[in-house]
Amino acid sequence: MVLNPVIGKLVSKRVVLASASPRRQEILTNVGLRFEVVPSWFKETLEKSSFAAPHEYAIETAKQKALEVANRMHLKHLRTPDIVIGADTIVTVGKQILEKPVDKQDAYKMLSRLSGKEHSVFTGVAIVHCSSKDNHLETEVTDFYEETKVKFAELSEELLWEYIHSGEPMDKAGGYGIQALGGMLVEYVHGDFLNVVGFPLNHFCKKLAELYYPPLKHTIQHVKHDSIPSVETFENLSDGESDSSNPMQHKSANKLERNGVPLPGAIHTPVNSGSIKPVCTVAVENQSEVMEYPAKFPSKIVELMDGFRASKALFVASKLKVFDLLKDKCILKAVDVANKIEASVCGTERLLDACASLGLLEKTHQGYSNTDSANTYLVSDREYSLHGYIIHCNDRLWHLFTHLEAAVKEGTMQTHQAFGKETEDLFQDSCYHSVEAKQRFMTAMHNLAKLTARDVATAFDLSPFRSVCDLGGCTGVLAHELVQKYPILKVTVFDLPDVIANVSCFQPSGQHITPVMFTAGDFFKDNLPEADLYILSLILHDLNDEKINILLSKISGICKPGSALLLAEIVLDEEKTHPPRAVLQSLSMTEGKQRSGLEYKQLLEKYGFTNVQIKITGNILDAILGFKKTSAH
Ligand SMILES: Cc1cn([C@@H]2O[C@H](COP(=O)(O)OP(=O)(O)OP(=O)(O)O)[C@@H](O)[C@H]2O)c(=O)[nH]c1=O
Repeated sequence: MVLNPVIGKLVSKRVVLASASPRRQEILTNVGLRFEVVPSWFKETLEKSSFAAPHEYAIETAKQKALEVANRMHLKHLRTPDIVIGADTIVTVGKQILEKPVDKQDAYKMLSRLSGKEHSVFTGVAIVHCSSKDNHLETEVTDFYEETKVKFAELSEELLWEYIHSGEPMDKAGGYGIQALGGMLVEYVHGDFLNVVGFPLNHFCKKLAELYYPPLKHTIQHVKHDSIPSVETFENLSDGESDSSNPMQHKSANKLERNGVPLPGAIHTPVNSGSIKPVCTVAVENQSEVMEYPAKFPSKIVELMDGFRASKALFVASKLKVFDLLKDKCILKAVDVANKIEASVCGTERLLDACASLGLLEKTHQGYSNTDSANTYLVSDREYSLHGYIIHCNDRLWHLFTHLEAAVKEGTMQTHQAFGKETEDLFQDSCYHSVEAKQRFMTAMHNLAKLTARDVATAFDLSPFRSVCDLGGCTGVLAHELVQKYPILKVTVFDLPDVIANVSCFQPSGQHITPVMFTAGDFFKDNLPEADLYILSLILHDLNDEKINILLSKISGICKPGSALLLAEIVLDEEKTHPPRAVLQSLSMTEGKQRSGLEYKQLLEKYGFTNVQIKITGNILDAILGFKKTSAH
């Protein structure tokens, strides 16, 4: 997949989407981009007649939206993002530019203008790279636009008003949403569909590729030490694809090294007092034997080589509670952090710098502080804290993965080698060996579930169901999400007695919380509570075929026709190479396995579930729903 590395280029950067449009957020989230949303305050009031073409208006508006956010973030919070993305979508018909309707009458005018005709949708996009020099914001703007042609069918008055009364047109350029009800008005689309929805993803990725992988302009030449025409500069040794985090820096960077690795062909001549010039030198071995540097610098591979260091830096900083110390805008110098965590100053400083380089901490002359992301996800007592899970990664998974070679050779989980215990004991012993560890593991699972529950609960229309049983539902996060979305649902969480005994401290409080029931039991051995929808979230991938057979036969046996089973798992693509998170999890060699969409479908069908639907949510967990066959099947 060519586009992934391009999006991956932005992983370590603070990316801000300067847009309130939920569609733009969704499009970019769906491809794995991590970003903050800071809607722009720029009013879309540029004088349209001053632009030679409509796309110029859209580009300029997008640019102003992004620059307003970049400036505001820089000035108000003294936090400069690396990249701000702005966009503006307009519809043009004839010479007229249509933006969002101001009221229903306006929507009516727009839609009747579009009825039966072809129109153009332009989205202008601005990618603003920011840097801060002496507290002064420097920006470099890259912009582009995309045009898509859309033809509407003839719209009757009745249809028009029905559509307007649906409320859909009001926050959309041209007064329609092609991705929803508005799709029914459309006869054809020529061009990028997502451009109409609000963000031209394909063109955006191409732009990023241009910015981050500029074509090689020069060949790198072999060095031979004895025939050296000296050169003054390495400027002409353009590496074509520096991994500099900012393409602005890319232009002026001296190209002696890339990611700290000397470029092939670059040698450092020692400064020698008697020599003619202390210059860096390059030589051509033989003009006819000029060797081309490989087209792309292996940045992905270098990133992977360093990946374990980055993970461990995060784990250790979490374990030492660095992010707790720096929470809520607290700024501390390395020496103060070192004192508090009782560590060496030099070691602490290196750790803090590593965290800053990974985008987890902010470093200024005053000291170190948490980034927004660290405040939300790394401080241990935050609602969505991943702290517990990170400690689990450090204390358990890390050890397991140090035995990966043996795991691959033997095809078995290396629990015994890593912990001196057998697989069967892992859950009990590794996760629940002490009250504290039990609490931490449950907190970790609870907080992870909070990140995924909403997308699972809303993946399908579950309104036909009246009772739900979440098997292995732990602290009931998904259960609560379900009763919030469907208040009449009677939801039961069924889990091991050890788990149920500890769920009370995880329950939400408040008058309007619909209760969830908790029942203790073992789903392999005990009778299951009655329900017309059963849920298995993150269960099947850990079970071997025999256990799956016991569990699914049991569920299938008590499901009445029309009842259903909802699975929440990561769904692999059919090649089983994506998403990497699931593929890498497989390396633990648990007795279970990750499955593709087709495999989940076949599995459910094998146990009498039909009409299987799969929803890739864009979140960590996807959802699979199958209905128990009616007797007619
Ligand atoms: C044609 C069409 C447009 N849209 C939405 O129309 C808004 C355009 O307005 P904007 O001014 O570009 O953006 P905004 O919503 O005001 O957000 P902001 O970026 O903050 O200005 C964006 O939302 C788009 O998705 C759809 O959702 N579907 C469609 O078929």
